[in-house]
Amino acid sequence: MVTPRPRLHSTARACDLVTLIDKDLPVTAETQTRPATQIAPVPHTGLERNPGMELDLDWVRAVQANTSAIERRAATLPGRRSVKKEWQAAWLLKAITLIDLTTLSGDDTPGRVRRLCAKARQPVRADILDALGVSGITTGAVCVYHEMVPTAVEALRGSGIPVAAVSTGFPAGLSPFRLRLAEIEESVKAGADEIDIVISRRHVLTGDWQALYDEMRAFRDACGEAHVKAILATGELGTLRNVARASLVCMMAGADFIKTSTGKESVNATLPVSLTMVRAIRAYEERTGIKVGYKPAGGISKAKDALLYLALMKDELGDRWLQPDLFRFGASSLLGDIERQLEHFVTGRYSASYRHPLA
Ligand SMILES: O=C[C@H](O)COP(=O)(O)O
Repeated sequence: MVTPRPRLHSTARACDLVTLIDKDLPVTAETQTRPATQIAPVPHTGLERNPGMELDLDWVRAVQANTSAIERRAATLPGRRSVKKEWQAAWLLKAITLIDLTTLSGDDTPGRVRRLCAKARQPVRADILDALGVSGITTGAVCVYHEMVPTAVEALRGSGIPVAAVSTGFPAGLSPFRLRLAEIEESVKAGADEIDIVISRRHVLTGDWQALYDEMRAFRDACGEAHVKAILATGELGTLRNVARASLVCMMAGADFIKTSTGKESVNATLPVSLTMVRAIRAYEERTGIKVGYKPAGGISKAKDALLYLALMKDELGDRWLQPDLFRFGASSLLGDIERQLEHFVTGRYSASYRHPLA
């Protein structure tokens, strides 16, 4: 089938787009000095890691969450910012650089993971990128199960794209503790740069903050140089207060990122949960000076949802949290919809989803 070359809208000159990315979204010294069309992710290693701190139980127990106020605020978010046209295209390109492109299926194969990695290297069809005048973008990372780590490492070699492995008995986290530690070590040995651990929900549900802290500490230690994301599985934590306290304890124990969900719970990333977690990140930074990253994950599949999350980060934590070392989307299908929206921006037409395969 012959694909017609997209026509550029008259309002969307490539240089405008890049200016919009740079103006409306943060840039680092590195991206500012680069040719404008070479927008690439900031390496995840630049940031000072969260060393953690002693468990401060008084602080943990003092944390409250006003559920109705948080829900009210979350309900206003969709109406607060309307990003259209060039601005929307620029934000969507930015969103791509923040995706942990994920496959976590029982039927994953090396072939599927290689195709996903090719998509991570070239996340948007070349004809669309050409029309936008943008090149050099990749996703933030590729996220897979342990068995797929060597394939992903090989397929991404030389790209600078990190490999993230879900670990510690993902998604339930109920395998023997020593095996959960060994799983982390194996994934790091296999070349994973980032480890997404799952916490024991029971420690939160029973208020055993010491046990949660000790578990998280041990996971972080097992990660060594690999960055650790703590998956709270917020849909299983019962209350927003539990979400806030669990976020804080994981940060105290040295989590580099806190992440909402595995994608396998019946309720995954939501805006109220996200508000709760990003405010915990803000409180932790105010107290310690340390920036911890945020990863909403599970069920984020539409470009418009991605825009909402970016606006939330900009409003609540500021532009610094719009870089891949501090923000990621955990998503298996979001990229396809973003590419489709970008094609619509360029051509004025929507194409069928099957024309934007991920793997
Ligand atoms: O961590 C990533 C999630 O498992 C992805 O969830 P999703 O398949 O709903 O996008």
